Amino acid sequence: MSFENTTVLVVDDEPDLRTLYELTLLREGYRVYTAGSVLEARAQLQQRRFEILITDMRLPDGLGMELLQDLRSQGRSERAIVMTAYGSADNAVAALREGAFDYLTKPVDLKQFRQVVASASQGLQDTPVQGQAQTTFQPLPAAGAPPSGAPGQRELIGPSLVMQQVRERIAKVAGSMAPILVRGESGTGKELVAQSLHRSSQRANGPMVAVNCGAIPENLLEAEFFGARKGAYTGANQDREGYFQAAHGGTLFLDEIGELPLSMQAKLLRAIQERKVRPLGAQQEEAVDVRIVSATHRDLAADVQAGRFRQDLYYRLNVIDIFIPPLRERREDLPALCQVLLERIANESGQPVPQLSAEALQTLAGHALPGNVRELENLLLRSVALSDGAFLQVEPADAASPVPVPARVAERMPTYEPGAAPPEPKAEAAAPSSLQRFPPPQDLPSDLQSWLDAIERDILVRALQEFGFNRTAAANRLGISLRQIRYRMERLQIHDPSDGVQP
Ligand SMILES: Nc1ncnc2c1ncn2[C@@H]1O[C@H](COP(=O)(O)OP(=O)(O)OP(=O)(O)O)[C@@H](O)[C@H]1O
Repeated sequence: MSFENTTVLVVDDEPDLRTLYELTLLREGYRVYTAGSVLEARAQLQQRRFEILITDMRLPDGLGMELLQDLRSQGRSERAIVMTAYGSADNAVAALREGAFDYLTKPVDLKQFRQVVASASQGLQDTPVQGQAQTTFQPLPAAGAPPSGAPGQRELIGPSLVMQQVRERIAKVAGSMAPILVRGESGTGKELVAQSLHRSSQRANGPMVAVNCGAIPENLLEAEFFGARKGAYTGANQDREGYFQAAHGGTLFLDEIGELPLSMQAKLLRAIQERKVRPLGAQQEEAVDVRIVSATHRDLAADVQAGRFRQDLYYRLNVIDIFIPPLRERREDLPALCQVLLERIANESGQPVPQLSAEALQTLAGHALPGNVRELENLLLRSVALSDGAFLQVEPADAASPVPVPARVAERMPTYEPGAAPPEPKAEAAAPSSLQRFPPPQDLPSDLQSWLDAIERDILVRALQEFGFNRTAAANRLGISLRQIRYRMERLQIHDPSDGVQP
């Protein structure tokens, strides 16, 4: 890699150290400028732009942090690396929060120094820069990456304000090394956020390793995370690398971080602080360069209070926080999400994209969907699989407990009340309630049988769900015989969930 065009300003008040950093960088090919104080650094910054600013935290006339604040307030694009005293975790975290690209602890290890500066100089032209929030989110595709829509390249969909803010935050923080904690209920898209962060960072061409911390047996955790030497334990027939080594140069996504046992939390903290890991059975530590993104559906702050999660690790992982609200609090995202998920399903099965009727969308909007986008995805998948062609029907698992639609969402939806009991038919009109749920289409249906089947299926499923799939009770409620309901269920492919097949 050539660093010829990368200009670096090194700020340190100790002449010997300044020279050491300068020589190290010159040998790598950078163009290096130096300053010994905040004042001198400001003068240099006024004269020209740099690609990278490396500053000591304590300077004779102030703090390196002030330079970071200058960069931020002036909207400058220099990537800042701060050198902090060993053990001052607070300073490192504060610097990252202030927008520093990365930090180094003193005494500075020169190998790590070169690595961190090289990492800061990667992709300088393409990536979002610190302190400059992008208003639109455009993930940068990795070289040789699969086309958009492929599993590795899924985008975070949702026009709601909160999702716009999530995308803006990703664009703003992706370019730094600051650890990020993604919070949200299960299925809200935390892994997707981690993927977007990785793709939008200058590490996009490096690996992204996703680990579910809750799925690894406790006795294997250390070897899985840090690797193991041949013979380190029974069955270790060869050297094997851990997640940290596999993610070197890229992003390590630690999902369900709250599930890590306390003993492993201590080891993880050390690896993050030292940027070194020691494989099981090895004498030497290995330097690793990974960006940590973690995720949890738990209230980690409460876990810290309860002594289940180490405060120092929480502090380290949670330098930047991204929260994804549950789907029920952003139902305006439903139409766009349904569209994208149906396109995905259609792509995978090679079928044309199925359409969701306004009524079906309303039904979805009226239910809590506690499993969030993953539940929506499964629901649509099932609907497509069971659809008999005319139009898609959806039956959320919580159909018996619809939730009210918030006013702001209801305003944008047709007036049909989702999940509500159909209005009582007026005596003179004697219209069957199903027709209020499925109002006759404006145009005559092109396939009457399918249209009627869909109505019948909807009524049967609702009746069955109301009585916990007790066929006799549902048949009684609908005024038909047990034999008739069995026949209709078979014809319309309605299955009792306790038989293992969802309706
Ligand atoms: N905003 C979104 N746009 C498009 N797809 C989404 C969105 N949010 C979630 N998904 C999809 O929903 C599914 C679940 O998302 P993901 O695995 O990222 O959730 P999660 O919060 O990490 O879940 P868990 O906590 O259970 O691991 C995935 O298929 C993902 O692609």
